[in-house]
Formats: sequence, C-alpha cells, structure tokens
Amino acid sequence: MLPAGFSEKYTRLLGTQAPAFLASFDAPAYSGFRINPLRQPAPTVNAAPVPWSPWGYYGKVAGNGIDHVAGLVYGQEPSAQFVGTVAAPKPGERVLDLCAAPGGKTTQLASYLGDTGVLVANEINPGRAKILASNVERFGLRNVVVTNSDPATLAAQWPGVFDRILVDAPCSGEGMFRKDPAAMQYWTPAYPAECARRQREILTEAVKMLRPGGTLVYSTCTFAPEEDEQIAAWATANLGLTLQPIDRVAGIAPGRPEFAAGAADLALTARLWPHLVAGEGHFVAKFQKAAGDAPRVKLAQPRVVGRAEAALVTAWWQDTLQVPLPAGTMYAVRDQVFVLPVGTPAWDHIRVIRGGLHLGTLKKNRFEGSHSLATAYPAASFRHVVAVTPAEYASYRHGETLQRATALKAWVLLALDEKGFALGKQVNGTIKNAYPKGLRV
Ligand SMILES: C[S@@+](CC[C@H](N)C(=O)[O-])C[C@H]1O[C@@H](n2cnc3c(N)ncnc32)[C@H](O)[C@@H]1O
Repeated sequence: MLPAGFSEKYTRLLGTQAPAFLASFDAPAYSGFRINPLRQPAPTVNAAPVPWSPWGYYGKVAGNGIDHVAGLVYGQEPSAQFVGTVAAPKPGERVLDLCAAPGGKTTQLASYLGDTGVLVANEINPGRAKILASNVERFGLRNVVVTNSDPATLAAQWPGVFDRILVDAPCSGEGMFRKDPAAMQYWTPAYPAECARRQREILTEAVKMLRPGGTLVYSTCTFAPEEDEQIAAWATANLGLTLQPIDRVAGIAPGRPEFAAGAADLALTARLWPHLVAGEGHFVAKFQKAAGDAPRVKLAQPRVVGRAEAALVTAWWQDTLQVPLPAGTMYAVRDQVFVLPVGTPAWDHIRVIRGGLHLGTLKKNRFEGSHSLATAYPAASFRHVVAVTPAEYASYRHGETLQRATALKAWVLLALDEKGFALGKQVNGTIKNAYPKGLRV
C-alpha cells in the first residue's frame, strides 16, 4: 500500500492524470538489462529493446548465469538506462560519476567512452564502493578509477577537472516503490525536502569539479518536485548552470515548470512516468556550466613499478596473453600492480579503491595475474583457453579445482561457451582454483 500522504500529494499535483498514475502502482514493475558493447562474444538476446537505450533490453538476467558472471550484461531497470543516454560521454573525456554504486550508470557511461578517456566512479559508502569496484571488474573496464570519498573532499582536490559529471542523486526513491516496495517505509511527507537539502549540498560540490563549459547531468528516481524541478530551478539560479535540451522518445515527458517557480526552461528536463512509459519513475536534467578558462589539471603520479618488477609482469603477461600489455603507466600500490588510465587526475587526498586496470600481485621473484584480466580481455587474447562444462563452471565458482589430462604448465583462461569468466593455474593435470574468495558461490 502506498504511504499515507503520497496519494493525496500526487492527486493534487497531477489532477486528471492522477488516477492513471496511481493505478500504475498495481501493475508489475519493469526489469531490464544492457549488453556490454566492449566485450565479445555478444550474448544471444531474444528480448525487446528499450527504445531510449542503445544497448538496453527488457527482461531479467540470471545472477549466476555466464553472461552476467563474464560481464557481458548488466541488469538495469529500463528507465534508469535513460540517464546514461542523456549523459552520453564522448570518447576521450574525463568523466565523474559522483554517486556511483552499485555501478549501473558507471558501466553504461563506460560503454560510451569505450577504452578511452578516464571515468572516475565515486561512492561515499565504503561497503557500496566495494560492490561498485566488483561490478567495474566484472564488466571488464580498464579506464575506470573507483573512489570512496565524500563530494567535498573530491571537490577540494579536483577543481574544474571533469568534462562531464553525473550526479545520480540519493533521493526519496518514489519511482522505485513498484520495484522495491521496501523503499516505501522511509517515506514521510517531509522526506523529499530532507533529500533535497542533501542534493543541493552534493550539487554545490559537483559543480566545482566541472570544467567551464562542461556538462552536468542530474537524475533521481523520484517524482517529488522538491527533488526534481525545484532542484533544477535552484541549480540554474545558484550554480551558474544552464539547462540543456534532452531528446525525449517513447512517452518520456517534459519536466513540469509549474512544479517549481514556473520558469519555462524547466520543460527542458525529462520525466519518466510509469503510466506513460514502459519503465519505472525517473527524472533527468542536463546542464551546461558557463564558459571560462579551464584550469590546468594536475595528473596522478603513483609509484611507477621498477625495472625488475616490470620484467616479472611482462614475463607473466607474455606467457599468458598474446596481446600487448596495455599502454599507460604501470604502477604499484604495495604489492598490487595497476595500469593508470591516461588523464587520471592527481588523487592525493582521495580514497582510491581501484585505480584503473588491476594487473595482479607481485610475489617473491614472480608475478601473478589478477582475476580482472579474465573479463578485461576476450578469450582470443589468451594463449591457453580451457573450455568448461556447465557443471565445471559451477564447481569452479564454488572454489573446486578442475582436472585436464595434459602436461601443460601455465595460467589459463576458463571459458563456458567461449565466454571467459576466471583464470586458473594448470600444473600436473590440475587447474588450481584462482577464483577470488569473495566471488565464490
Ligand atoms: C541512486 S544511488 C546511485 C545508483 C548508481 N548511480 C547506479 O546507477 O547504480 C545514490 C548513491 O548516492 C550515495 N550517497 C548517499 N549520500 C551521499 C552523499 N552525501 N554524497 C554522495 N553520495 C551519496 C548512496 O550511497 C548511493 O549509492
């Protein structure tokens, strides 16, 4: 049942449209997924496309299925996919996804960037930041830096640094009531105003990090005018931002100027109403920051790996993969080796969870490649690919070893249906399990 006060509020706001809006809560929620355009092979999809999302489809993905585990798909509610479509980074840009966990929009923004530029995906909550990093790894992303800091700390370090910023704000979540009824328990008539206070704080910091002329996309999954048009009106009045038009398709409605002070430009924002689109509730606004002189960006300078360490990495790589080591600075954090995405800004005061592609771990006189490589590179990039059966796939993900009667002694990629999902070390006919403990099921 909808919370007390909610139906009255929207009956008042929506007038003749209110019955259709309220009736939509009795219909089932939509689910969707996106395929990963950066990975091969593309999964076989037998589903209707989401009209506003280039890689999006209606339907569910199985969490333990190979397409999900191998990072070929990401489950994401269809309306949420519109946010990435509006943000659509251009190749080579430096992009910030400020409120990023669990990573739906991050993985979508990365699909636009391809393997170019740098995407900083930040999440304030430490537990959620780990989930974000895990999804970035599963999706095989190489040019993503995952951070776990608050917006003010980031803004102090990164003034004017980003070409494009997404603020997918924490909100009252009214648009998800149908998908996740538990979200209703937090709702009170005063909750949207509380959320709006936090959204203004986040946007105040976000805009400091945007370069002059840069693009900021703000989104919520709520219907509340306090968090939608009223925030957009406040941002244009106070943050030097100008609203930009959004291409609306398939029932996506314009924002409602009358829900705020009435400024006509609020109609440039977009609303996804569940009685008008095949999806849940969402709001999106796209802004441009006033032009000006771009500040000089100080780039990250982590500890570059020494010659002897680099030789260990290169030897392991050449034994295991038949594509070149990725371009970019190879650096180490203690014994962990990463490749820094080109253009990564200096991160001295920021908590970095994953700074680009994780190559692996330096051990005594040897190197061991990271699980990340299993999804960052297609099967054809590996020298040794071991095809597994569905039963072996399940047992390996459980932590078991596998047997193969060959004399091969090498790191191998394990693949189900040619979809790589894990590395393993084959010695004396046994493939030792290298599946990360945190991912075992
Ligand atoms: C709507 S969710 C983000 C969903 C994500 N963009 C996605 O597509 O998977 C909002 C996120 O903002 C985070 N958050 C909460 N308070 C915040 C704050 N004060 N500053 C920045 N982020 C915050 C929450 O932890 C949550 O992960």
